[in-house]
Amino acid sequence: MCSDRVQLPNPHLDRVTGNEADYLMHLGIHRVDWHVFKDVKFVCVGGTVDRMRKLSQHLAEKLNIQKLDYSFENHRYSGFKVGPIFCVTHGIGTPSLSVMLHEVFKLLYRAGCSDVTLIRIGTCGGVGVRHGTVVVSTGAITPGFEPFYITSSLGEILKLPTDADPILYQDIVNSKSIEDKYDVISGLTFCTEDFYQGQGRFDGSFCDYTQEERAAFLSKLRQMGVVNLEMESAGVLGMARKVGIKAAVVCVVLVDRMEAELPSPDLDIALLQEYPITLVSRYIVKKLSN
Ligand SMILES: O=P(O)(O)O[C@H]1O[C@H](CO)[C@@H](O)[C@H]1O
Ligand SMILES: O=c1cc[nH]c(=O)[nH]1
Repeated sequence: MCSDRVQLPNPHLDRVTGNEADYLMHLGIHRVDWHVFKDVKFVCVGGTVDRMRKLSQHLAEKLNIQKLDYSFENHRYSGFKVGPIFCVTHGIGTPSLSVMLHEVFKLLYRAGCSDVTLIRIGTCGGVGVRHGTVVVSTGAITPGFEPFYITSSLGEILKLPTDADPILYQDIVNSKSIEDKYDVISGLTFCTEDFYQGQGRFDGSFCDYTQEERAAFLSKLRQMGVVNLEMESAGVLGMARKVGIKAAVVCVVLVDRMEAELPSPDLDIALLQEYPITLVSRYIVKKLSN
């Protein structure tokens, strides 16, 4: 057996039988289709179906692939497989992400995949970082200001470390071309469970802090080396690390949170979302051609 074949740290998995073993409930993928995924080398995830569809189309063009191997759009998640790349949506936040990732990791394991890399391609708020900048995370910090993905097991808090693979994130940063119209930086990401109070916004349905407290929060993040805010990085990095898969998080900044709450209405958000798509696709195409 290949040494980096996907192995899962769950001693119970191989004795599970019946529907639990045969059906990936939220992806809607049955055992008969698992073999289609055996060549997967990259799993790319992101919040929206539109972004994941565009990514798969961009990769198909770059790899000269005429047709998707597999796709689904169900009431929970959507996925598109193009050659050795599987692009899947995760919705908003780590609870939604984690359900999808458990099932994708099981799919990779059941299909017998090896050498798999997971990359989140997302949007984020900047902390002193301008809109349009692409941020490659060096790790994730969560509420409590610690570098852990905080989840639970049997009602107890479970903390999974969230540092990113340094070779992987540096390789992605180095994939920038001089023709790109955007900057690429690396730094820590603050991953929240909420878009409003969790990220220090004043425009949620309730708010318990003053302007001074909010400013102190953002400067504290900045002093810790945090350059952006989003809602899934810790889950991506923590869960991937737990199952021994390399992972990276690459997000484009929509708004500098030191300056505003929401992106400017005249900003072309669709265009900005193409930036991490082109950067990560270039990295993937290069890796696949090695
Ligand atoms: O654009 P996506 O990938 O969804 O990422 C960001 O956008 C959502 C909030 O608007 C959160 O999911 C956050 O992490
Ligand atoms: O400010 C932002 C922008 C996108 N996603 C977030 O989570 N926060």
